Amino acid sequence: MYGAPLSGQAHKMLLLGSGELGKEVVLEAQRLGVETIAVDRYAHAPAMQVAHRSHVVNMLDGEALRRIIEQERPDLIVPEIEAIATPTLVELESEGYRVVPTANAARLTMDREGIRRLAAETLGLPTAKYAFADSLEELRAAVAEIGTPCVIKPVMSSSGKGQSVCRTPEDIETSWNYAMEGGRAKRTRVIVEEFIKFDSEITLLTVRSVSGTAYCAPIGHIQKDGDYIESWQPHEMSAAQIEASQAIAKAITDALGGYGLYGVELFLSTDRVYFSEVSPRPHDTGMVTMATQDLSEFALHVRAILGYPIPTVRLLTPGASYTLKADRDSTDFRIGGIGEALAVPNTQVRVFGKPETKPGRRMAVALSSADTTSQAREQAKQAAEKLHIDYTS
Ligand SMILES: Nc1ncnc2c1ncn2[C@@H]1O[C@H](COP(=O)(O)OP(=O)(O)OP(=O)(O)O)[C@@H](O)[C@H]1O
Ligand SMILES: NCC(=O)N[C@@H]1O[C@H](COP(=O)([O-])[O-])[C@@H](O)[C@H]1O
Ligand SMILES: [Mg+2]
Repeated sequence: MYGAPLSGQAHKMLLLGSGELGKEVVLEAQRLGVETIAVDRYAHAPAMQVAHRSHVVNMLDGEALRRIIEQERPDLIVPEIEAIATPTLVELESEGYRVVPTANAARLTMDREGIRRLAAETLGLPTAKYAFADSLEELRAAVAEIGTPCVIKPVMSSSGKGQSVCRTPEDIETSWNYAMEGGRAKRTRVIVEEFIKFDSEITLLTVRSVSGTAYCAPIGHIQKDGDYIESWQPHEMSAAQIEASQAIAKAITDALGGYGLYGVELFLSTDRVYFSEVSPRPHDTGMVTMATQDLSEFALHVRAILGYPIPTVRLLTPGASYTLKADRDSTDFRIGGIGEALAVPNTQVRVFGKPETKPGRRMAVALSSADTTSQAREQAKQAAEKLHIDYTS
């Protein structure tokens, strides 16, 4: 039970991170009458444009983060990105604030080391072989141990930033320098992972709520330079692959706990399922659920964290998503081709409203449904290819 937004009895949700995923979370929360506050490192972020109010703050600065939270006194703190001062979230939780799904889940997943050690060493889940390094010298030793090709990533980064494939020992220095530029926080640690030659990769959206744990139909996706460009649902899998995937998802989400939607990333080969990583929040590849499910991943997250039941999750139709990315820096641009994209049957477009383009920055997505995933993929791609960014400067 709660009062109207902006009244003394409102239920207040504060988002830490206000990108395209947070924007949809805010919209879903508002459908249930929740007051929403969006926070990010820059002004006019997508979720800020739809929230009741917003704050611009460096979320890696624990003191600054605490000030905003103590000022707002939200009922729910909802991390939307990894790069947050998570030790402060752990403290706030111990003082009685509710962090979604738990402060510990946010702390462990902000850092690839935390989540990888939990998955592989504590839970014994199958993962690529891995090692960590804090300097170029240590990286050389780690690559020698793991072998080439391998994947090198900053321990704190997302959407493929700072990530590269190291094919021969000659690549090590380039990979190191790239990781140093791409990490979100000023930390030098990197993870070296065995390169898995998977047949396909999926996100298994897994929602923990008062109704128990439920799984969405698997989402297949294609990544380029460590970032997603295309996803579809359902991804065709054998019964054994589904069973193994759900078992991994159950183990990792039970260990992280709380209520909310998780995106469990898995690599599939004919005879193995590998755990890759997990987001304790809606996943970018899961935007497809806005076209395929009765409750999107955003609606599921909001229901779960508000403590409401989720009796069923229904896939209504096969569908696909395809992203529009910028290719240079600009604050003076227009997005066109929306009409042409919407002329593709059974297609929707989400324009995120980000105020600035950057090379590789995701600016919009096309969503399509169809009788088959392959048809939906064709439509979404066709629609996304109609979209274009025209730069004035
Ligand atoms: N060990 C690996 N072997 C083969 N491919 C990999 C490996 N690790 C990562 N990749 C590829 O790179 C993609 C991005 O990697 P990962 O999910 O670790 O990065 P990320 O920066 O956390 O991305 P996001 O935040 O978008 O989930 C994976 O989805 C996969 O396609
Ligand atoms: N893979 C994680 C992911 O997709 N996160 C989404 O991207 C935003 C950051 O975008 P930006 O880097 O363009 O500001 C985040 O706020 C979140 O919505
Ligand atoms: Mg990932």
